[in-house]
Amino acid sequence: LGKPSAEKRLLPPGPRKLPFIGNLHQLGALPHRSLQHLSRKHGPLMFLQLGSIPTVIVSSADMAKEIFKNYDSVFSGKPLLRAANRLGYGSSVSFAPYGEYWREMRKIMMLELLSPKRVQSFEVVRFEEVKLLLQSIALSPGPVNLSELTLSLTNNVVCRIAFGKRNRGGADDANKLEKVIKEHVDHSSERTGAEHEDIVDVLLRVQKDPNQAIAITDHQIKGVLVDIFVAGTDTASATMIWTMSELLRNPKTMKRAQEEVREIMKGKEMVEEIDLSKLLYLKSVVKEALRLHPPAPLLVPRETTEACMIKGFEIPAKTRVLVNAKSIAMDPTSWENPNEFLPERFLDSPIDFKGQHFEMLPFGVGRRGCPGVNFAMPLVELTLANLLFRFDWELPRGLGIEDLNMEEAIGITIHKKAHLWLKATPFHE
Ligand code: HEM
Repeated sequence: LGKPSAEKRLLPPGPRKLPFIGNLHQLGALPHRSLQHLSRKHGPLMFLQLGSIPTVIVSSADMAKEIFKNYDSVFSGKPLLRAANRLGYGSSVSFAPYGEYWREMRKIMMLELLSPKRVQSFEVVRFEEVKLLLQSIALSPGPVNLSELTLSLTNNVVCRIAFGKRNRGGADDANKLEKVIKEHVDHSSERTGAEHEDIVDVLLRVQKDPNQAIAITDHQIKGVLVDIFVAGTDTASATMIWTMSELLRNPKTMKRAQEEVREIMKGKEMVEEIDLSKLLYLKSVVKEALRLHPPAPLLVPRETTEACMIKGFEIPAKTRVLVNAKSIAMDPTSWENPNEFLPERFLDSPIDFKGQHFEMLPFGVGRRGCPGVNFAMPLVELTLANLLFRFDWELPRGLGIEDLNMEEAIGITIHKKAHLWLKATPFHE
């Protein structure tokens, strides 16, 4: 722990010596539970010397508001993380330093890849893939591994949207990515009109556009594809699994969510995206699951781009910053009964998860906040609505809800440690 000096340098109150609690170079090993405990003890802005890395932990809605309302750009830098750099071909948007490349790529993401129009154009992909999921559950002779099924659903959806085809083994293999790009170049004349474009088509079109501020290389295209896979598949399936797990632990909530969807969808075969706006209770259920189980509980690490003063404390340039979204969302000063799963709290509340309400930041905040929120949520909600509409769910082999293991696995995305196996009974009106 840095010693507080007379001129109020970094983050004084708290113990003088803290144990080394984690190595942030190991991206997957962020001990957010330990941090939650420490934040509770030492306040909303805590300084830790993690190995050689001076790190600030932000753990309250007020502190997050102060920082991201007034110093968003200062807190929008990214540390150079070797693992992330290698995974994203040195061209990942999530880990790009705050500068020209990030700005231009983010603009392309927002305007071309993840725009409302583009997301809408993939509605049929989401519908077809959810339908296949429901069929495979209905045909399964025994309990289903919902963790695996939802992960393969999100993989298939992202593969079809990105490459135009179902799962080809993800985006973790450089040769496969190169092959996909080459196939798209070779067959580009066969595709006509923006409505047939997948993400690779769009990136290749943007690459050729002389009006773009930067010339995108093939390497950078691969980096963006990896970003979309890494950021978009795990997180969405983790959200589905945490939501289903909480519903199983809370049978009254499960019943209310099922009654809502079954009442509204009476006589229909499947929930469609157009129906989602009517499922207000389900939306509250998903919000509550994101509050209690943000898939990225420490968001993605940031780094200050220059020195600044936050509430009287000087934070030097190049300080690592972790926003403890999990602690913030479970802070008793912002939330009543913060540990309980109570979707009703959102029914009459304006609080949303898009980064405007600092009490809850599962998609992050500010200019580095998640650009994929409107891409992820229709799939998450459509899947959950159909699972609840079409099946009754229980733990297999006579297990009771007290047997449901809610332990978290360690990783940059927090999954449930034990896969969620469930017995599904088709619902007939
Ligand atoms: C439930 C699903 C998702 C969750 C919970 C989630 C969460 C997050 C979080 C917490 C961050 C860091 C934000 C910050 O530091 O303030 C982030 C960044 C990012 N997310 Fe997501 N995400 C999800 C889905 C997606 C999807 C579907 C995509 C793309 C298709 C995506 C693309 C990205 C990108 C590119 C960044 C980096 C943005 C930047 O640095 O400018 N995410 N996401």
